[in-house]
Amino acid sequence: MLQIEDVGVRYGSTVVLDGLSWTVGTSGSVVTALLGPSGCGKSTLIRAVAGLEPLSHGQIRFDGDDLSELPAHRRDFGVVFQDGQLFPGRTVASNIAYGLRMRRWSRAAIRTRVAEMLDLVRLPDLAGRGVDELSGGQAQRVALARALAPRPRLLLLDEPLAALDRLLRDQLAIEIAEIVRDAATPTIVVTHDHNEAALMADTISVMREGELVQTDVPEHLWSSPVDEWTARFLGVTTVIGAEFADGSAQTPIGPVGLPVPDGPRLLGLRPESMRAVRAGTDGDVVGDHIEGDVVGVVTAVADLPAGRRLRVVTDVGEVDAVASERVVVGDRVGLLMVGERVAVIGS
Ligand SMILES: Nc1ncnc2c1ncn2[C@@H]1O[C@H](COP(=O)(O)OP(=O)(O)OP(=O)(O)O)[C@@H](O)[C@H]1O
Repeated sequence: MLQIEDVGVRYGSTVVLDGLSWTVGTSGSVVTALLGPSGCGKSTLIRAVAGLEPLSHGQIRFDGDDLSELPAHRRDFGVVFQDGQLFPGRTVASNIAYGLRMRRWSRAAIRTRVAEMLDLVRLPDLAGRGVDELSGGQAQRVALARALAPRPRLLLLDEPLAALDRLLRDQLAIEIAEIVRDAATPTIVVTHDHNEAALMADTISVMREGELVQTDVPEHLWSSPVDEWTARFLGVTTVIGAEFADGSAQTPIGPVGLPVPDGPRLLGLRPESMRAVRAGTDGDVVGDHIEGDVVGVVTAVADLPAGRRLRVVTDVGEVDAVASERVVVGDRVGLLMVGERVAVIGS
């Protein structure tokens, strides 16, 4: 278990982290994502954990050991950066063997471990390939194999997929998570992409301007972001107030039912929180119309792989929504709120 207590890191006079505390690896969590926007200090924190940035104050412990005096190479942590940083001009096997040679493993043990690692990262036939001849995805898998080979007690992945194209990123995100779970290696992955965090991690910590604002399982993070900034960072596009009584509320954009205590709540809407249904010419919504629904005019339509997304102007402002029917710009639609896709902020 990694315990970070009251840690500070600065670059010259620029304070990036100040009094940050974080515990990673409790309650059986194997992969933890550190999620935050560019420049919030994620890499700085990971580099401090790895021993690559000095602390101005505070303490980092792993399984009770104080790491303060331990240089990076003696922490037994594996690190993979965005661009893998493989040693050029060498083979895949030579790269994977690097940490093992440093630790003076025997030749036979190195050979066995390299083969195991190549199987683990699903590149069994590439031992002799020069690393300069690898695709981006292959190179990142070799970097992962190199980091895992010496059996690190913690693996730190800093934006390991950022240099890859979208399709490969999603595939490799799932694969890497499987690989580190197979290896049972506690892992922290840094990312600014909440989908990537959800594909890989069982726990997500959200960082904003050098502070951790929420640590949660993905499902709860999406449904109950701690504040409006976090909600918007996690994909909420509209925030509305609602007064709940007996599990339901009448909001400016229609009624909603949610299992929340009575009283005022802030609700966060993502496009999938609102379902648009075509309205008749007289304004009535065709189909499963619910009294009190809001009607609006479609101002933009995008057919995304996950479904049709709309922007709708209503009397109470612009709202994003999804639709299964064919609609075009200028159509009138009714909006139905999908309770289970609505976030309750700060609950
Ligand atoms: N070596 C450095 N010297 C001075 N300032 C730095 C240095 N490295 C980072 N910073 C600054 O520290 C802040 C945090 O940077 P950091 O790289 O940790 O953020 P990040 O969340 O990892 O961002 P990104 O996702 O863009 O990599 C930024 O304002 C950055 O400009």
